[in-house]
Amino acid sequence: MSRVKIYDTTLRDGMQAEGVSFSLQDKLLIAKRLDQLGVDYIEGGYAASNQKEKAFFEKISEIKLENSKICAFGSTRRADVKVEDDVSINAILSSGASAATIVGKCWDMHVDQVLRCSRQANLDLCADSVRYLKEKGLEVLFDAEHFFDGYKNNPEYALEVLRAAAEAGADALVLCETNGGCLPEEVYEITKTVCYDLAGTEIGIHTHNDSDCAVANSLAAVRAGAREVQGTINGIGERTGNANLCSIIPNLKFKMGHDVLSEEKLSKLTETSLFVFEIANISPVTSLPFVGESAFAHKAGLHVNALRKNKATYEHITPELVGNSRRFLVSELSGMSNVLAKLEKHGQSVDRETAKKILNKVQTLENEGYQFEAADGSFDLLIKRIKGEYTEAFELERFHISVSRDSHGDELCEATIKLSVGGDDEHVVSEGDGPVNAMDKALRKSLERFYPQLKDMHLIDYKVRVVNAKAATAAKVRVIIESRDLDSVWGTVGVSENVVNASWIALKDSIEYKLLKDNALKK
Ligand SMILES: CC(=O)SCCNC(=O)CCNC(=O)[C@H](O)C(C)(C)COP(=O)(O)OP(=O)(O)OC[C@H]1O[C@@H](n2cnc3c(N)ncnc32)[C@H](O)[C@@H]1OP(=O)(O)O
Ligand SMILES: CC(=O)C(=O)O
Repeated sequence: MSRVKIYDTTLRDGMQAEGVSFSLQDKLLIAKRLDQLGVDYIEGGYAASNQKEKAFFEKISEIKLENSKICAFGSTRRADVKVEDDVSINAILSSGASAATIVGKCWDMHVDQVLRCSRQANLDLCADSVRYLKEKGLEVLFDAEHFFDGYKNNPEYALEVLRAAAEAGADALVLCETNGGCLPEEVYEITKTVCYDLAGTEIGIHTHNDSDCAVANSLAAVRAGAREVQGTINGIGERTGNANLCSIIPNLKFKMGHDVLSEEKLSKLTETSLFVFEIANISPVTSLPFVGESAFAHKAGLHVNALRKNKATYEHITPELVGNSRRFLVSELSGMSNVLAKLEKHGQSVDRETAKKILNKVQTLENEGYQFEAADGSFDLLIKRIKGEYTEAFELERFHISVSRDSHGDELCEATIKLSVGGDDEHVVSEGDGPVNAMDKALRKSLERFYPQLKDMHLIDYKVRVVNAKAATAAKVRVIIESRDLDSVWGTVGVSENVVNASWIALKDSIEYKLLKDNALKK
């Protein structure tokens, strides 16, 4: 089982993704998470780029990392500048990082047209830059930019660049699939040739996802002998992104048998993925392999039936290995097994007759436009209601919403709610930023006297979908609300021809569910 080092570039290449900009604090938080995950290297940023990158290296040097080494990134020296005077090289040295990653040109077309220097001059500047940083005591990784395209165009020159870096003392040569256009067979063959030609020097791989092959290309390179893999959490990066470490790491470990992170560390993978999505302000991609919310979500009746007999029937690995969990979805595609499996997961059991009633109810409601996949809260309430185990938390007498706009464009949304809890009446009015917000505020205000724990709860997402668009004005809307409190997140759903009514149904369920789960319902 050979060791493969994991090199994370979320803080450098990940920052090159459209729409992503980490603050200094974000970068420090992510670096700490990556260290806890146990990656071997954390590329902190392009040292010469801006003050934030500079500050990152200062601050991170004050933090003791347990597992990872910080790398400062930069380019080889400029063609017309001496290495000791080069801004990029000096920024790496000033960063205080003990490892440097420098990107150098391997594609003759880039040397001719971008650097606009002679090919010999490029070989010299690559060698000078590596040698100088080595003399200063740094570990040096040479990122061979466009190596594969360069090799395809002029193999001898691309290899000459690698040899120049290796002879100057580079600790690793990282073959970069910069434009992301290669296929796994090409990456395999070319990496194999390099591993043979430069035997004795560590070879790494860095791929981009423009052909949707970044993960496959990284694995192909490892199969051909690469022993260091660069990538980012969730695959964020320039253009279509970088190779996704959340897929590469478990594939290396569980499918290819390499020594990467320990099993205990790998179980932090899903939480690390969610953390990076959160900090990057990107909605989590639920379909991501291994770490996505849907990665182990089972919907089809036949699948769930088989899974209850043996998990391997529809799962390639056990979800807990990567810190994820299995979910059973209940929908119009369900059989009875979905209902039974979901209940078992929630520690509940019902007889087959009740399961049949639940399934029939779910199918009827889904025909009307409901969807319970993202609405676990509403699903749990539905079960309790069918089993007759549920007392509603309050009785609504009436609500009224008004929205007005004056000649200056100023808007006012107001909600009035009249309800009773155990015979005790409450009548309140609240303003809000919109009708749903006003309704939410009024509902809480009227209930907090009876249920103080509602203060801990808030809405985190609100989605509206038209569910039968063909019915023109009679179309229904489905509202899904996501709510959270101090220790959990839950979804609820409402459907109506009227968006305010649909919101009310979802909102009411979100509050009922909070009280149900806290066992706080007034009898
Ligand atoms: C493949 C990759 O993703 S590598 C990482 C790329 N990341 C980034 O570019 C993000 C950070 N970059 C920056 O902040 C800025 O581009 C800086 C500070 C690095 C440079 O800014 P500027 O000095 O204004 O230069 P600018 O970005 O316009 O152009 C880059 C220069 O570097 C040169 N260059 C490009 N690659 C290399 C290389 N490997 N070695 C030496 N010089 C290089 C280019 O030829 C160009 O020089 P020119 O102005 O003589 O044409
Ligand atoms: C270095 C790098 O990010 C690349 O070549 O894609």
